[in-house]
Amino acid sequence: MQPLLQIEDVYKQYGDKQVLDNIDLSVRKGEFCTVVGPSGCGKSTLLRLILGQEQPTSGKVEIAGAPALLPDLSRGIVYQRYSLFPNRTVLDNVMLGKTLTQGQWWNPWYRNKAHEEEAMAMLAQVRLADAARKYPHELSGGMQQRVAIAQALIMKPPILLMDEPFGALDPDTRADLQVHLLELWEKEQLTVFFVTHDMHEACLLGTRLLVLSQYYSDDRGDRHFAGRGGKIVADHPLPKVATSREVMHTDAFKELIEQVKQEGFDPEYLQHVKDFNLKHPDSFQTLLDAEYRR
Ligand SMILES: Nc1ncnc2c1ncn2[C@@H]1O[C@H](COP(=O)(O)OP(=O)(O)OP(=O)(O)O)[C@@H](O)[C@H]1O
Repeated sequence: MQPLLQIEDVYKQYGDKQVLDNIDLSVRKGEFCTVVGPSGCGKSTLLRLILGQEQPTSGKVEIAGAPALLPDLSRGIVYQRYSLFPNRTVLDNVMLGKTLTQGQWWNPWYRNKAHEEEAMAMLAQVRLADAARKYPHELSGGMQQRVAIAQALIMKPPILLMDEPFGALDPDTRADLQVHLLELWEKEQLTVFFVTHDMHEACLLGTRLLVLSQYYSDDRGDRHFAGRGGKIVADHPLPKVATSREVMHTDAFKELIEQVKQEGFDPEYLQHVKDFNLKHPDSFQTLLDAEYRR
């Protein structure tokens, strides 16, 4: 089966600064990829490349075999906040993507019964049917994020990108939305690419945990990581047994978090590029000669 997302030999530089360094990734339909890594390792940059908002300096990013040249309906995105229009009702916000594809974005009176029904069904999915006529400022942060998820999902994107979507929420709301997202993922068979700073969240939600880091060694230069771009230093398949948070209390879960902290976040623990912890069956690496040698 062709991968839904294929990233090969991707480098990204801003001026002199190398941000991503030879990223290889193959993602199949239905995977829930979570991405963690130290600040500045390039998580959001990688997300923007997948979205097609930016292009790699070299290498390729493909969605179902086609280059990701621009954002389009094959990817939906949910940000940490600010994705809702304050002057539109919740219902209108959820319908917005449909309205835009009809070229009616300029028309506040535009109504399409079928879209409205779809949006109401989507709001019911995120348990917000009662809030359809409210405006974003009348909702809590958690409710606003559920509207943002509904807004993205109504377009049925083959890939849902999420950039720290629960980062601004209080712990209880966050826990509630984590379980809710897992339920939606299971029910709608979503393919998700989820960036987070929270390792517990990453290990809980993902079927696959990617650790992106600038802390590694290779044979370019002197084993110092300073100035290096982020690489996928670990790729863990994760078992998904239930849509609940019970798993977080197991020893295996706690051990995984300790392992990820070491392999991705500890500058003293420099894995060699050849020894990256790439356990996922779809993981692969295209190493340059200088990176390959030991
Ligand atoms: N448009 C840009 N122009 C120049 N440098 C950029 C640009 N976007 C990102 N960078 C730099 O690239 C590096 C990676 O940024 P990015 O936001 O992708 O990292 P991140 O892993 O998401 O960080 P954080 O965890 O802090 O959100 C940073 O050093 C950042 O300053």
